[in-house]
Amino acid sequence: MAEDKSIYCASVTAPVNIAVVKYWGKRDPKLNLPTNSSLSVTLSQSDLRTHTTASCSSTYPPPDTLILNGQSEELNNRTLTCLKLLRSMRAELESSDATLPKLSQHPLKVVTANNFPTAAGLASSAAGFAALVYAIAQLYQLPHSPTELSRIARQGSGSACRSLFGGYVAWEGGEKADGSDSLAVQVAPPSHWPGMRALILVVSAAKKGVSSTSGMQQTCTTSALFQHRVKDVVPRVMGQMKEAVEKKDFDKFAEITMRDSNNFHACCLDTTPPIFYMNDVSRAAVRMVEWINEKAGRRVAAYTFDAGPNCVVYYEEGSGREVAGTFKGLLGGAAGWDGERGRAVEAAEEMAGLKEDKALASVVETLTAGVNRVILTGVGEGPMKVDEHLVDEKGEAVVS
Ligand SMILES: Nc1ncnc2c1ncn2[C@@H]1O[C@H](COP(=O)(O)OP(=O)(O)OP(=O)(O)O)[C@@H](O)[C@H]1O
Ligand SMILES: C[C@@](O)(CCOP(=O)(O)OP(=O)(O)O)CC(=O)O
Repeated sequence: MAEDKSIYCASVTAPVNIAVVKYWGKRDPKLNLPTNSSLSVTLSQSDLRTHTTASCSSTYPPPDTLILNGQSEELNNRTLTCLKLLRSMRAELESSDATLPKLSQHPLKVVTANNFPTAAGLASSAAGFAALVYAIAQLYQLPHSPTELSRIARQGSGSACRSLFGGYVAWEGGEKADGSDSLAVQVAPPSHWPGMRALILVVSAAKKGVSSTSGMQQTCTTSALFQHRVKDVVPRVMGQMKEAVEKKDFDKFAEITMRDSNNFHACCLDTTPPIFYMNDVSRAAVRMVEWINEKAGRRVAAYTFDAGPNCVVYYEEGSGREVAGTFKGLLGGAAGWDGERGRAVEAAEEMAGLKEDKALASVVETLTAGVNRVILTGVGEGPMKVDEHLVDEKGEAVVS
């Protein structure tokens, strides 16, 4: 039989997710099993997305390759693990159906691009690994569900397992030593609570100092406060957060989100040596959100911070004027308001009364000087298959 020289390709886009109950800590670093469950909101791919093409062909020279944002990347152990697991799933299909092309034997070429800064605390690893796993699963025509694929994405980057779903997503930490029960599940689709919005205040788009992977290990081994988080705090709030999502109870959602972010950053501070992800600008954003909630007389906004200084503010569409409007009134000069979502936000002049609030003068000054870009987005769908390939018919990477 003639050798199959076809170029096989599948392309997908995958979303970022931002946790409201944070994953921090590994009970098994090798299998990337977490010390606690977590819960996140998947953000819309209209605004933030990874686009990935997985391709394979007998004509590609080995080994497997990855091109990220136009640059050739060395395949790290996490990526190699994902490729190995997916390839063995394909090999199993091929062994049960002899008519299938032997794609598992071809070198893989993965070409990917993020439309936002990489490794800057904007969850690029989450979108990146979800896209990689989903794209290869499409290429290999694997029949596995997103939950089954989440087991693989988790081994690329823990938070990536949650990006295999849209809407409101839990990563159930599981208890088994082999990790078979450490999986992502959808708590609710985006359509359940479609009015959820997120305003990201980009404080720094630079690469961060302490990576999540090493930071969480330091916390695990040195912080006593962290033991309390894992044993008492997270198990309690996971149930409460699921209930808040089910009931679309923004007040409860906001309370838990802010408390959990603070508890996570307190654990970082309790680490030896201490880890500081939030900075003065982040703290000014916290003060601003507190101010907005106080003025509104209820919680209309919730801040949360990952392993970096950027602030994500969740709010409901109906509170857009009070929340996004107030920030636009203050930060109108920052980049990012010119998109469709940003133009629709009306700067809330009356809230600008805060400019006369002397106690807040330094908060306003720090924020306006420190936030150079905003991203407006909302809850969105999980990974999707797309027709636009980043590899051409000759198997060459297309640089966009
Ligand atoms: N599109 C992608 N495809 C494959 N891997 C990616 C992709 N984007 C990012 N990554 C991987 O993720 C790494 C960045 O992860 P890191 O955790 O340092 O930052 P982050 O995910 O942007 O921030 P955080 O996890 O704190 O939100 C990159 O160095 C790369 O290895
Ligand atoms: C603060 C977080 O964003 C931490 C994310 O950690 P990663 O998923 O990046 O860690 P690794 O599993 O080591 O790749 C909280 C969260 O997303 O839940």
